[in-house]
Amino acid sequence: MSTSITLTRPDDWHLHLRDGAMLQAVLPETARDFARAIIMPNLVPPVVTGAQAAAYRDRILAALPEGMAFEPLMTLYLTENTDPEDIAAAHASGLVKAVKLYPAGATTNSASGVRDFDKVRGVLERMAEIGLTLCVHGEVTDSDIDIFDREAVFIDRVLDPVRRATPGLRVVMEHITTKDGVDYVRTNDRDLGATITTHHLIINRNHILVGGIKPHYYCLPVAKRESHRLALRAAATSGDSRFFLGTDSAPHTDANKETACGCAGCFTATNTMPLLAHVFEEDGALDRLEGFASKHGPAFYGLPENSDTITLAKQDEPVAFPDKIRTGDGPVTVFDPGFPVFWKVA
Ligand SMILES: NC(=O)N[C@@H](CC(=O)O)C(=O)O
Ligand SMILES: [Zn+2]
Ligand SMILES: [Zn+2]
Repeated sequence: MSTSITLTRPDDWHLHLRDGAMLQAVLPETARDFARAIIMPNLVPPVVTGAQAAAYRDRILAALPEGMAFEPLMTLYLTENTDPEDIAAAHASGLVKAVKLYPAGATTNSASGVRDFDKVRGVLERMAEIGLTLCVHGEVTDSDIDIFDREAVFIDRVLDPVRRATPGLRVVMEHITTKDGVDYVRTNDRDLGATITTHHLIINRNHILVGGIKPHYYCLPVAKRESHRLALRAAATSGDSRFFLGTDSAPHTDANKETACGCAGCFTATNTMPLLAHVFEEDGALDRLEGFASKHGPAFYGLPENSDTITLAKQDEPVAFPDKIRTGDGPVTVFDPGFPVFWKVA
């Protein structure tokens, strides 16, 4: 028996492409299946100004193999010194589609992020005026807050107050990992959406910790207990247009993952669409995959849907995905869902 589904070509609304040799190696993994992606600005140093975003965009396009099409949707990294006028100009020129808020110290390369939210009030107000989206890494960083509670506490202490103080600000809660995140999005009908990653639909915290520590399942926000994973599954497969795909595919070399202090990030660019077909089929929602991966994101960002399609075909035998991709910086392990997958992109 063989089944296949054809979807509007998907986009990835949260992606790390890095730079240099890593960019060169990981870009084709995304461009093969996806037309566009929101490109995260957490390089070293971060992409803070419009000029830096334009230069990064050029490096991405230069790394794209001949014959592949891909449109990077650029973002700026919000700092306490960000100039509202630079952001407005980068948005007006069409270069920048979002601004990314990292609480200082929350995740990979977030040291230049925001400590004092009052210092970015002017920028956020300007963004609300011009309709520029704020993408948020939603975790508090206080050492007294348990890492598994950091998303829920962020919603109460930071996100909700910021949104109330800045009416009209469009916000995407990036890579939500909790039922609290799902519920917060559902209680707000305008100006708020959330991305959900592929891996958070598949793993819970047991996958990271039971039977030996699995560094390739460690990412931030860290996967939570099973009830939260089920809430994410329900949201992603519900057809609710406030939830859309942001893989957060975040390559780190094996040397940087498999070490005493391993980097956070799962690399899912290579097999995301087959994994999502598996997940949506399992939940009886294959007909809703197109909304999640190809339609809700463009609608939120006010961009057209892609005009071409991809086809996912179910095979009789499990599909063998590469377990690693080679990069100039060393191997990067591809996310292993831990179960056989029968779908592949035709
Ligand atoms: N998600 C991760 O675990 N890591 C991301 C940063 C981020 O998205 O928070 C990275 O850049 O490696
Ligand atoms: Zn993040
Ligand atoms: Zn990310």
